[in-house]
Amino acid sequence: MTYKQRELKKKMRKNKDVVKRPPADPALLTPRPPVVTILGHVDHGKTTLLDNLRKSQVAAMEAGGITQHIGAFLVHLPSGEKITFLDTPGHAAFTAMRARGSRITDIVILVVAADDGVMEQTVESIHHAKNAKVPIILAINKCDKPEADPERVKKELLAYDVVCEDYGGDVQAVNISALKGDNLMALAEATVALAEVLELKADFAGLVKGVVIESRIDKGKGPVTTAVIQGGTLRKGCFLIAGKSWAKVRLMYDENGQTMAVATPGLPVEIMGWKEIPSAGDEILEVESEQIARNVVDWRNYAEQQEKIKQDIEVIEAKRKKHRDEYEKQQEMFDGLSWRMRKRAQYEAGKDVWFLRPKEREESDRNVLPIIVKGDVDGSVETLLNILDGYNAKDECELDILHFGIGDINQNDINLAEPFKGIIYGFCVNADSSTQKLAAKKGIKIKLHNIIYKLIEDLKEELSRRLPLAVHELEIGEASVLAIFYGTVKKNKNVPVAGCRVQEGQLNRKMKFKVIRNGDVIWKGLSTSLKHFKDDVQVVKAGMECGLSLDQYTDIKIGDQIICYEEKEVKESISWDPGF
Ligand SMILES: Nc1nc2c(ncn2[C@@H]2O[C@H](COP(=O)(O)OP(=O)(O)OP(=O)(O)O)[C@@H](O)[C@H]2O)c(=O)[nH]1
Repeated sequence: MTYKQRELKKKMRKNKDVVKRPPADPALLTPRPPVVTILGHVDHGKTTLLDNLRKSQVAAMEAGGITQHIGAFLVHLPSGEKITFLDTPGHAAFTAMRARGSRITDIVILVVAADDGVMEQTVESIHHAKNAKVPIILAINKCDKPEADPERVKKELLAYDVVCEDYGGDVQAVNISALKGDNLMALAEATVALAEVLELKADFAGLVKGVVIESRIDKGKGPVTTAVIQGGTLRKGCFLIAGKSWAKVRLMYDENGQTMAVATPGLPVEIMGWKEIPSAGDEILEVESEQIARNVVDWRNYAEQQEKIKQDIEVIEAKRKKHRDEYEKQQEMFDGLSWRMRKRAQYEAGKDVWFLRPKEREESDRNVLPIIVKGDVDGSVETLLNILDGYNAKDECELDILHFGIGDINQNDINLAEPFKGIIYGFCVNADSSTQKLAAKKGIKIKLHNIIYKLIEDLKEELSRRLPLAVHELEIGEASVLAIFYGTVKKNKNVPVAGCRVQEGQLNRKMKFKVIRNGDVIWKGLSTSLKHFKDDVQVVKAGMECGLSLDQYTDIKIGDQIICYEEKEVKESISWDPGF
């Protein structure tokens, strides 16, 4: 390990994430209900099937309760068995969960309409199930229709390696009518039978483990999630972690809005008590105390930020490399040319960023931006300094790095910056309140950033701010000289007065003027008088004639063009392009 790596390691925070428990002793496992997802082609009856299964429960309970959609619900069979159905819209939820590595579904019920047969999304559903290694039960739906042909469905499925029992395979097929509710109990029994074969078991003791199925903000309850418990027994008061949120479980509900005292593996449960809403697919883990929960969330936020910084640095490094490669390629092209030719070629290539804009400046108005750079780790300071190494606009404003280092910004940094009126840049570091106060008192700017390119943007802005304002000429009128005559202007006798016609815009006495002859500007300055006939006027508009005399300029000739213009000061931007 290099010195740098050792230093970096020292500065990394200790990992405080939850450590997952090892799998429990198989002897301690207890059977649990299966978790089922219904998949199938559009309009083949998934929603109708789920609705009917759910309704069967309300009737069975005779509770008259309103079943709400919470993302999952439980079906109780007369035999006492239970099945958990996920009812978040099929494929999307299934793939989202899988993408996040949560394997929650034990069994897929594949719905195929008997009057339509195997369709595109039927095949897609088969692939999803097979990829996830989840066994299938076939529900041949719409069997109430006269044109229903369940045998055709089974035959078509052979082509996709879904072999029903009648054909010598192990896929159970049940003919149903989701609409009429026919044979739904047989479907449920087939599910329970498969669950028995799969020997679905879990450890009911120990810390809770589960998966977020859905989450939402409820007006009354705040952030709530529907979860399926996979291990342990959830009780009020448990501390849970999911994603970057934690909860002290306040209340638990089932899909009928009834409070639950405990939730055991395989059961869906709505959990109240989250500080923020976790995302669907997030793994839920129980921890022993609120302090541990807070530490874990804190750590996960920190780890995520570190990962973002790492990615940022990678992106920036890649962009800088590309930039440099392009520059080197361009330089190769210019090899063998004299500097004049090279400069010209560079101008033509429009790449004015790699050489300095010639700007003549007095030594006295040397532009300098003194800075101090502080970063959280060696790597980030090094990256920043590498970028600053490429600073190539020092003719416009010099960049003076007074000091750089690792760690929070402190009073020493302020004291160091003060005599230079420097700016202190911090990357992923802080400045405590006394440092901030001292900086404010001494008029030193502290700039804290967590994203490198934002810090560089900020620096570019500060550099640009130090550039003198550029003067832009805004043309407001144009006139041509038709005659020259002589008169008295402001007590001076025999002053040449240009008799002009205004062709465009207007001439304004208070603005500036320039004289153009044969395409060249031969004079610039102010006017001493502007007359329309005998009257002194402020403005003469297009189409009108006027007499104009210019301050200290006597060489005006017929045919000259007069331009009246306004000078505007505009802010300039530094020409440095760090390459990202
Ligand atoms: N005759 C008959 N019609 C059914 C049956 N099951 C569903 N339908 C009808 O088929 C249509 C589509 O049913 P849905 O349950 O919405 O189908 P789905 O698969 O959920 O459709 P998507 O949500 O669009 O993917 C509806 O008009 C249902 O009434 C059935 O068993 N028999």
